[in-house]
Amino acid sequence: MIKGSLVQFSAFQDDLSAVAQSPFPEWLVSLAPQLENWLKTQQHGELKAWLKSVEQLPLITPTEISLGDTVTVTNNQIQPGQQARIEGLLKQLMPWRKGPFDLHGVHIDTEWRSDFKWQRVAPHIGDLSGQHVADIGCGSGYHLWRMLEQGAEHVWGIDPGQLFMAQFLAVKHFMPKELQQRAHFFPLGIDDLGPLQCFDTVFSMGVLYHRRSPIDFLSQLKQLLRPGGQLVLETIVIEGGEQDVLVPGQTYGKMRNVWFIPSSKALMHWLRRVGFKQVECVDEGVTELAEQRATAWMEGQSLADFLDPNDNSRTIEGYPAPRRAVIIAK
Ligand SMILES: Nc1ncnc2c1ncn2[C@@H]1O[C@H](C[S@+](CC[C@H]([NH3+])C(=O)[O-])CC(=O)[O-])[C@@H](O)[C@H]1O
Repeated sequence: MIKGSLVQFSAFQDDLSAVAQSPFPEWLVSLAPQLENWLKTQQHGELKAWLKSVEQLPLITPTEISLGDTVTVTNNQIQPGQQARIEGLLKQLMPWRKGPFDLHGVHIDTEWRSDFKWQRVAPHIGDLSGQHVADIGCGSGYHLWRMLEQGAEHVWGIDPGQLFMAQFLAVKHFMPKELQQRAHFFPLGIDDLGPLQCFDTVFSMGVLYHRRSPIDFLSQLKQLLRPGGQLVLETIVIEGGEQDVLVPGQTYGKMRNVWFIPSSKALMHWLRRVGFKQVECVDEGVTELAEQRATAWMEGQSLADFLDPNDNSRTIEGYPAPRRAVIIAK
């Protein structure tokens, strides 16, 4: 049990209160013991150090906020010394994969230009005003802030990645209270969520190919939605028809945990099979090198290293290079 971190995790208290006041307070029955168990047993060896960095971030009242392509918090009186301190602490949370963020002039140039994905998704999701929105596999929570920009009332990020949680908390730390109260992150996986049937919109982007049992995963996502709710699914696809799916060998683009890569037509077929209606593929295209690349904030390998150096239309293993589809379903 990590004592110091409990201060940080008083943050869960606010999130649990938000659940209590939401239209779905019954979620507390499973959620509260899960988080308690997580606090006792499941902490990553480096979590304490990550949370310490978050705790040491200076408290600065923002004078300007943008939840646009670069999620930005500014105070026009910021001192260079404070900036250097913020940068040093945020660098302790590397690698930063999902963003970009600009926190008091510290520009976090993340591996992924997650704003590119949002630009493909946002025109198709309708108005999120007043909605409770879940993001399953939310990473650092970059898209949670964009969902708030689209008017969501509360956003609920679910991701077992503990470094991602620390990054989310670092960004949240700088946000005004009014936004802090509406943005939540629970360090859980999809299997920890029962058939809550409560969210107006459920996003799951970049997760399906990591699931061993994709049809069960789609069913789980469906059971998170209230009747008539909307699913926004984004994943890697191959070209092909309703019965085409790639199950790669040990790795796909050097990723070890990739299981099923269907065509968008196959995926739409699966969605209809588990009971979704009005299934529509609203975007599909190859992932460009400009969207996923190494930066000063993620110095490891990235997309260029995962592709065949002589033929960028193939992964290093000879599979079709990643193309991604966005599918909306009711
Ligand atoms: N069982 C699980 N339950 C929930 N999340 C999980 C699980 N297993 C892994 N994840 C999480 O799913 C996210 C996938 S990344 C997409 C991020 C963002 N959505 C994006 O679209 O940029 C894409 C990638 O890594 O290939 C990671 O944050 C995992 O921790």
